[in-house]
Amino acid sequence: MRPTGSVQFDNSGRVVLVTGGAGGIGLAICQAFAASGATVYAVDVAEPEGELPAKLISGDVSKREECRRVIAQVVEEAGAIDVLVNNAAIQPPASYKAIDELSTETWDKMVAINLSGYAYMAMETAAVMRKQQSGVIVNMASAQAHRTAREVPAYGPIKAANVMQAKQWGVELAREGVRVVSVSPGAVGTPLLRASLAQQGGEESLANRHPLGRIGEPPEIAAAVLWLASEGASFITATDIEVDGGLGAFAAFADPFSVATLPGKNDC
Ligand SMILES: NC(=O)C1=CN([C@@H]2O[C@H](COP(=O)(O)OP(=O)(O)OC[C@H]3O[C@@H](n4cnc5c(N)ncnc54)[C@H](O)[C@@H]3O)[C@@H](O)[C@H]2O)C=CC1
Ligand SMILES: O=C(O)c1cccc(O)c1O
Repeated sequence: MRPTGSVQFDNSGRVVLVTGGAGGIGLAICQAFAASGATVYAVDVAEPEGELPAKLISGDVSKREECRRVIAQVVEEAGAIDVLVNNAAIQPPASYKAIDELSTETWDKMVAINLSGYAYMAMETAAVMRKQQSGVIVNMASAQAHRTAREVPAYGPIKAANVMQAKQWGVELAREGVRVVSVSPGAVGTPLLRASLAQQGGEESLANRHPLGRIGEPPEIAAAVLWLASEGASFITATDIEVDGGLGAFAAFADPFSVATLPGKNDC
């Protein structure tokens, strides 16, 4: 059976907005919130990859005016925004380069979507949440925010900035009833990951680098987001939660280019 990270939450009456909600981890987050009773909106540049139990608003988070339009539409229709999940990000094959080979275009595009996109959505949403005196913002970061990987000169540093955004905004909004956290997944089976499997040494090698011996499933990341957005996490703000199958605890001592150093896999 595929792991689901399944837990019961009650999100009835809550309004949730997920960027990049049409596919991958974002789609799983939409599905989990909807299954627990929330009214869910997804913002995406693409059409849904699977059944989307959310209202899709077409929009590009790298454009401030589009973020403003999206937030205005959700508030107009649903009357509130209880949870924002900043999740839309790209990791194009052209970003797997040595730092001196990375193009200006790739760098600028990743900053625009992966960094400015999170900021614009938070800028627009924080105003709504401040008025409500309640809300939760979750930034989808990455295990690569915390430690290096091979040839990710833009993705990793920008992911680290997503973690710091959550810390900074979480402290600033703490007395406004608004919590802000980041989540740092290990490798998760999504279109984004599949597009970079060749650059990452293939799925088996990637799975073996996680102490649990496999990559994660999108619902397992969604489960962490639902918990962080719940009252069960009411004392958690301005921090990061790693949901990574043990990758972060293990990688520092491993040879990142070999599976031979894994526990139980070493002949010595
Ligand atoms: N898949 C993985 O192994 C990991 C993913 N993450 C992070 O999780 C998040 C989701 O990643 P995946 O689901 O794997 O990616 P994905 O590529 O499967 O899905 C991303 C979604 O964002 C949308 N999107 C892209 N640019 C957009 C824009 N400008 N405006 C609005 N929507 C846009 C895409 O159309 C797509 O539906 C990202 O922040 C990624 O960095 C973090 C750690 C591991
Ligand atoms: O894409 C990622 O963020 C990622 C995170 C941890 C491990 C990986 O292999 C990844 O591709």
